[in-house]
Amino acid sequence: MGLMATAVHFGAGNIGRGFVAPFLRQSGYEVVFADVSDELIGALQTQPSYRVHEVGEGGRDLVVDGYRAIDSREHPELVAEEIAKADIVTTAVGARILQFVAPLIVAGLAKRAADAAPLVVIACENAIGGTDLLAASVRELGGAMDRAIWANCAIDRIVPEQHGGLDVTLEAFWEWAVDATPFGGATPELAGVHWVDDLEPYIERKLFTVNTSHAATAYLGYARGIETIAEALEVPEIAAEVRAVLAETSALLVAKHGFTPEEQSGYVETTLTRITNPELPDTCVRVGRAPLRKLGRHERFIDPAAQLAELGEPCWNLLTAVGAALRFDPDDDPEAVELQAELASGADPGELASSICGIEKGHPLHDDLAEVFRLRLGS
Ligand SMILES: NC(=O)c1ccc[n+]([C@@H]2O[C@H](COP(=O)([O-])OP(=O)(O)OC[C@H]3O[C@@H](n4cnc5c(N)ncnc54)[C@H](O)[C@@H]3O)[C@@H](O)[C@H]2O)c1
Ligand SMILES: O=P(O)(O)OC[C@@H](O)[C@@H](O)[C@H](O)[C@H](O)CO
Repeated sequence: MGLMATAVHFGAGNIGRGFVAPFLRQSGYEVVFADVSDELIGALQTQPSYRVHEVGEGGRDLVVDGYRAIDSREHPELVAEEIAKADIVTTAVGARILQFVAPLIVAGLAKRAADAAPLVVIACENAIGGTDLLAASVRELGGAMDRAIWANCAIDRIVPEQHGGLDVTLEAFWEWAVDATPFGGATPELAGVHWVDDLEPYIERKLFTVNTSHAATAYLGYARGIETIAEALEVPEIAAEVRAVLAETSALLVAKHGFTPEEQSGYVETTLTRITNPELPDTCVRVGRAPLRKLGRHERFIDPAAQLAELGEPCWNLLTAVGAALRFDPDDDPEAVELQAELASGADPGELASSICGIEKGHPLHDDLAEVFRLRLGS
């Protein structure tokens, strides 16, 4: 470590500024933000601090300072130089963006002194194996993999859309579970982190409870022209449908990971309270964003549905939520536009189940999923 430990953080958006950066600062790191938004980078370069306002029980107001910022589109070479000297790299850019961050990490690792301590890399995305995805892209580009330690994580904190400026309002609740196993017993000091030896139960419980119910509410609400998640869950039919979806994923989580039914039901109730927090209005459009990613094979609907189908268990309510997702069409969401174009392309329902959701013919979910696409195309 140099005089002051340095963290390079990709993505100065809501989770980056509101969650990751404050914990990195608390852990004693200087934070170097890298982002492609010139507006955000300009603001971070001119404003020496911003505020984080936590809403809910135990919520505090923090001031975040001690950062620098680099426009990674304009100055990738400067980001690589920072990575060469850094102790840790984190990301919060979106799982599908990790492939574009990878070349900068490759360049940074190449410039790293041979005797430098390995760089710690943690991708803080909503994805199973987010850091593995980043590592795969770095490996594909010939990156010096042995100069870094790659750790997956599960990150949970609701940060709704913000309305200009750098300040962030978010919920007081958070959970950040990071895989300890790549560190061989020598995990770094990282405030806010819960180090775990088996990450799968944490990431699956989080993604298949919080994100599945969140997304189901968003798509069912959007289909009825409702703006916020809290308003959507006030509609009795939507609330009942979301609870039915949660009953399916809860059955899987209890059977697979050994959570007791009481534990899981407590987790479900906490989740429903969190996503309807009246002090933190969140929109169906934000929560439903990037529907093609959300309909992916290892994501919040299809992964649990596929696992349930493989066990011969029902997943009709997850499929109902998928049906609602297929109607998500905000003009300013590029993935929603792409989704609607794919649905209009003339491909048959079975092909769409495989091209959009990664479920091939012969999989026990395939025919029911194809039926969901058929119903959408027929309407
Ligand atoms: N907001 C939440 O409640 C929440 C909670 C947990 C996890 N997450 C996850 O965190 C990640 C970020 O979500 P968010 O809500 O902060 O989104 P966001 O849109 O607010 O922030 C993403 C940031 O990444 C930047 N970016 C895009 N491409 C980039 C690139 N190539 N290099 C560097 N920066 C780039 C964008 O300009 C933006 O500032 C996502 O994976 C999301 O699923 C979000
Ligand atoms: O970030 P996404 O697009 O994967 O999902 C939208 C929301 O469900 C998500 O951001 C939650 O607010 C968050 O995952 C809570 O921890």
